[in-house]
Amino acid sequence: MNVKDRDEQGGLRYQSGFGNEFATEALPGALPVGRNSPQRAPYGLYAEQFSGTAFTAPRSHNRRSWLYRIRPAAVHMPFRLLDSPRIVGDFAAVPPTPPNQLRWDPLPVPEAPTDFIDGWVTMAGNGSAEAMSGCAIHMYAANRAMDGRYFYTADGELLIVPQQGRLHIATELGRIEIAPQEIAIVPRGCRFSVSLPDGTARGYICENFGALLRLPDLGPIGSNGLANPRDFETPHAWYEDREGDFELVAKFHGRLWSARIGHSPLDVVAWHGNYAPCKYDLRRFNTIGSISYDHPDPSIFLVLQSPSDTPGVDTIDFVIFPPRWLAAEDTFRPPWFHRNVASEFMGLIHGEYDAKAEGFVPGGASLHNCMSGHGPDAATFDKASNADTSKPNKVGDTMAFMFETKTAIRPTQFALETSQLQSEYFQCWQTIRKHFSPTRK
Ligand SMILES: O=C(O)Cc1cc(O)ccc1O
Ligand SMILES: [Fe+2]
Repeated sequence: MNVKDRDEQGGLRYQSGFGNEFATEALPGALPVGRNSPQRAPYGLYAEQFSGTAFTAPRSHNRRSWLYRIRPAAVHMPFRLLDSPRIVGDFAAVPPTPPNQLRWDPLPVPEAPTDFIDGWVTMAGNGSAEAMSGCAIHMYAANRAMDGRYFYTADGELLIVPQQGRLHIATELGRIEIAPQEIAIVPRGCRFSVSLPDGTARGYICENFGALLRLPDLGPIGSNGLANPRDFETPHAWYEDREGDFELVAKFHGRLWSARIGHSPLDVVAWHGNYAPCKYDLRRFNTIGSISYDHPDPSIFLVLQSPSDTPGVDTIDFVIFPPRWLAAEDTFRPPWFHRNVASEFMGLIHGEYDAKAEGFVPGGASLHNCMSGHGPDAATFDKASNADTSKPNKVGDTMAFMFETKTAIRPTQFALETSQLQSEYFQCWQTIRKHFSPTRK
């Protein structure tokens, strides 16, 4: 229910801005005025604080919201462990693997009834949920709505990247709908339920165990550019007053836990604060590039970062490779050959990626770990070395992304054993020819 979370056409309406102080109520006057915790909240609601950062975090990074709800979040039966072999939360316990370049075909959409949560599988990650450092990289493939089932993760903040099919995410703080080429951020702890307007859905999730994702500083770029704050959209308050025999699934310590709950936990009638879910359309990214020479470092494509304690070094960078014009002259225009201290998990949402002529397909994924050599495949190298660079060309139909991390990424047993793993990936560089001749310049 909400007086204003839908427009006349029935589409969802949102509040604009990244990490703003929002205030929203689904019933007029449901938000207390002048205090957070009045002796009795309006409409008989319970006041509850929902914190995403330490109470003492600097004001500029402090994130919390005040929720006014039908019942407090504490009201549910005890949690019991669920069997969840596809989920991994402690990557120190995942055996190290050779530094091979790895690539996967898309995961098939399941045939057995599978909701959004059942459809998660952890592909890779680093750090641990318990240490609140690092991330888990999951992929999901689902074919039915979460029916009477609600979920939250205490382990991290979710960055959800759909590749196929829309997701309708009904959260405690309001409803969000995302389609491929859009993303959603669901805060650590936020309860939600997902339905699938297109019947099936598939995509990627980065579960950020560490510092909350934020927009990067822009330095010499100036006060605008990359992902602009106003394009992030946060839902209006919306609630359901629903009773029944429901399930609350929690992710905690890398495991799933199940509790019975006699009502919908999506019962927040009003809220205010700056700790809330949001969505962003990747096509709104203002892409910056070279208009003279050389392919710049991929940091120009940074959408969101989870900073570490070392200034300038991020635990996670979320980077995209959107459509753009390439204009650099006398330049090898695609990504160069490289090795980095950072580790790179990539996915392709749409179209083709400019460093790979074939094999990296929408819904697929790749992993290039710390200092593992990679770059354009042989066909891309030949084409780009002979292209006319006196004119700009457009990389048109594409949307790739990268979860780039400070520490090495460990692929899970599932990722290494699935038939989707391309055992011949290394071959894409084996036909790279020797061109060197000491007598030819
Ligand atoms: O490896 C990749 O394809 C990702 C990437 C892209 C780019 O433009 C520069 C560096 C980089 O790691
Ligand atoms: Fe790379």
